[in-house]
Amino acid sequence: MTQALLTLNAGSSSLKFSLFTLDGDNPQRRYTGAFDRGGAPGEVAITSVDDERTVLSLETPGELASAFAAVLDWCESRDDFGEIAAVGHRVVHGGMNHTAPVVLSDDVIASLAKLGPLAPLHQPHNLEGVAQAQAAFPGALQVGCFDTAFHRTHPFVNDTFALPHRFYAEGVRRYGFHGLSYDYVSGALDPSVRDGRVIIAHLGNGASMCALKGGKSVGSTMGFSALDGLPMGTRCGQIDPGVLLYLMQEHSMDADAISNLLYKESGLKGMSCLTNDMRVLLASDDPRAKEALDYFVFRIQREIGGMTAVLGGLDALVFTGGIGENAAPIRERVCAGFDWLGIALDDVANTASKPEVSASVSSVKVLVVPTDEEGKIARYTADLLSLSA
Ligand SMILES: Nc1ncnc2c1ncn2[C@@H]1O[C@H](COP(=O)(O)OP(=O)(O)O)[C@@H](O)[C@H]1O
Ligand SMILES: CC(=O)OP(=O)(O)O
Ligand SMILES: [Mg+2]
Repeated sequence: MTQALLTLNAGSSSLKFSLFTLDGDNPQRRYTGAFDRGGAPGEVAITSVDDERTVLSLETPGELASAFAAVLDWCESRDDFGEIAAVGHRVVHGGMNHTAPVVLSDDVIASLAKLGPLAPLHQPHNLEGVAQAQAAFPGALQVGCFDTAFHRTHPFVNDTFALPHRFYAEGVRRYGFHGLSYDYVSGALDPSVRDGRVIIAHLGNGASMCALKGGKSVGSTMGFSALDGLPMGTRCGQIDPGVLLYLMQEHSMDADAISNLLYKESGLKGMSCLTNDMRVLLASDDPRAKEALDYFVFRIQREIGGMTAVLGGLDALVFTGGIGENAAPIRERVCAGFDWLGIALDDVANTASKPEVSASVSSVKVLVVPTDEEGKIARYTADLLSLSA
């Protein structure tokens, strides 16, 4: 029987997985599944390429560890695909040294665990997935694919903070994240677009933007951690470090309390006092929901302005991620601020979330590209599997 390959992508609020069979070196997708803590916290929903649906119940609703266990049990129970030869994991933080996917040896895993405090909403979950997959499939190759790797082409000025040099040497740098998404989306662009000056906005529960020149990342709104840049579902995005000093001095908040505030209680949820779900915020007439959306759009526009300056102009603006792909009103509001740059949307195409949403007169192409981090992970994992054979 053909071999199979599993990909696990644990984000801040969800687990997405895909199951592929290997046709030679080529992964063919057979199943996709998702657990969404905010949507249906007690289940993993699975869909086959033939549109058969299965729902798995979690032993502990809301817990990613339980979602991993349900997915791995389901894989073990199936007899319609061959042995799992490899598991490809999204690992959010690869630190200074990982510029490409790697086989996850015990030493590599131990070094990645040390990066946990830099991505507390992701790295521990990612490594939990690795541990469970090793236990379930001890003979399978475990591969780590990093969000940070795509950004290692940043020039120094986009990689550094203005701190004493010793901190840069120690690794206090702007790493950038969502790299698997940028890698996939930039690869899906027509070469005539990809070779130009491009901004990709990955707007999901976590949100960031990437400036690309000739298909390479030259800047990212996320930095040392996945907190910086745009406001997100529950994360604050850019903040004056003076606010952190104030919270410590005036509110006696320690590192754990500040971390909880900035990662889990801020962003769209904190500002709206309502939810981090964009669908609910767009439908709400609550003034705080409106303020949260105003701020979200404003920060995206500021970053587009800054990145356009760094790129020396703009040829294409690409939206991806759950919000970028689906929320037409957000795309419309973002683009409305850029008449001066020659951006013009085609309203009908935008409302329908077509692949190209700019009008023919627009001097900047505006595109919607659904991301596929799992497809990218599968490709890299299959490559390392064939090298190891
Ligand atoms: N049809 C839609 N309209 C507006 N927002 C949407 C729609 N579908 C999903 N979203 C938003 O996408 C976000 C989740 O994005 P996603 O990329 O799946 O998240 P994650 O960062 O967990 O991978 C949520 O804010 C959700 O409300
Ligand atoms: C890095 C990050 O924020 O990822 P996600 O959007 O999947 O939470
Ligand atoms: Mg995601």
